[in-house]
Amino acid sequence: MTNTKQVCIIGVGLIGGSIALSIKETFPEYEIVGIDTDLSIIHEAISMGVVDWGTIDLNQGVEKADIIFVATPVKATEYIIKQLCQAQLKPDCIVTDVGSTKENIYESARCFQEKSISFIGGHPMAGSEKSGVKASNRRLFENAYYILTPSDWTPQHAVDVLKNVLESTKAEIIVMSSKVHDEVVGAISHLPHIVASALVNFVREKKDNPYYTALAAGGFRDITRIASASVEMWRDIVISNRESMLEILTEWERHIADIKQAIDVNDIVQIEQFFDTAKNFRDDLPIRQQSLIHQAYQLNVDVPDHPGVIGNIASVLGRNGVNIRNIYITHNRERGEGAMRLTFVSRDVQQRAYEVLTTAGYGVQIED
Ligand SMILES: NC(=O)C1=CN([C@@H]2O[C@H](COP(=O)(O)OP(=O)(O)OC[C@H]3O[C@@H](n4cnc5c(N)ncnc54)[C@H](O)[C@@H]3O)[C@@H](O)[C@H]2O)C=CC1
Ligand SMILES: O=C(O)C(=O)Cc1ccc(O)cc1
Repeated sequence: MTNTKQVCIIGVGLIGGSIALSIKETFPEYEIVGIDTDLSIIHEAISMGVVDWGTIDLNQGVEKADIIFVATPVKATEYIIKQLCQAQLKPDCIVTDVGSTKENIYESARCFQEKSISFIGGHPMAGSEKSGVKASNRRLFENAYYILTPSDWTPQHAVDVLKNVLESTKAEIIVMSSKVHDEVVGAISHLPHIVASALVNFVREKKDNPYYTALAAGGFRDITRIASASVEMWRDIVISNRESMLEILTEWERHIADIKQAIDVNDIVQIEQFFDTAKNFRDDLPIRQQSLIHQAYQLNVDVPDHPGVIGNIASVLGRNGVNIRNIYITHNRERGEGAMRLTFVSRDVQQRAYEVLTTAGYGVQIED
């Protein structure tokens, strides 16, 4: 990796910013250029050290780039790729993207073929419900899969150059076709987003009865976290992955219809089989070590229902030099005790917090 010197990020948000930070850490000599439609985002990215400089002028930003990452919502990515086909790029420039769908982007990138510009589709399989450059993190992709879908006119050495740069993300790089990508990711990522949002909308319709909102604050909140993600991003994803999503949703309807039918006719065997099949498969899913930013060292603390308890827990930890990374109320009971989930940066801090809180008389459980 000797001749890649300038990396251009179009769309300096959560994913573009995180890739820029990973690359900068491993290759500090590289110049990182940011392009966005919003100048204040460029200024923010420069002040955070995410990019060296930036512009809102696409042509100016890409003219000296060795690698271009398009990191915008997928409909904008299609449009930008078409603009890049008309732009003046270096002859050996590699263009890649980070979009959650791949077939649509591959189609719009065909125009690179006649210009002999290498195009390699990409999709880091990690992220969050947050967006924007402020949320970017150099460790976001650690231990995650990073899927590449190279176009058939792209030479292998260009794929190797990109892989080399992406090693800075510490993700595991895998190659597949864009068609397979859209089918698989449609099922394991896009469908869950639709289901999470449908669940939230379902409960929202019942919000006139305050019990729904109150009781939805616990486990329901956890399983619907992803429904808080960017609306623009998910609108574009389901529009772009239309074919796969229609097939997947038809299959999904069959699963719902089957369990509905079993409940209707009181088919205990089928109901049991439904849960048993899911449990066995879920329990056997491989566990991938998460990146440090996703790793949570947690304690559940029983919170007696009297005033000042939450403040007291925070201050007893603070007095003992224990930093809390996150506080989350896990049960919102009407009466009696609630529970609080505390997150810490490391196993050591978690252990220290456990000692401090049990000594102070709180009921504490370690979450593994
Ligand atoms: N958020 C996530 O967890 C993941 C997202 N992705 C994909 O990454 C892409 C980016 O997502 P995020 O970083 O989350 O979004 P984001 O909203 O954090 O960042 C997108 C950035 O693109 C800029 N932008 C929008 N249109 C533009 C245009 N025409 N020209 C230049 N800049 C433009 C926005 O101003 C913003 O700064 C999407 O295609 C998404 O499907 C992939 C993996 C995970
Ligand atoms: O927040 C989460 O858990 C996500 O699912 C993030 C995510 C969003 C979109 C992707 O294409 C890949 C990962």
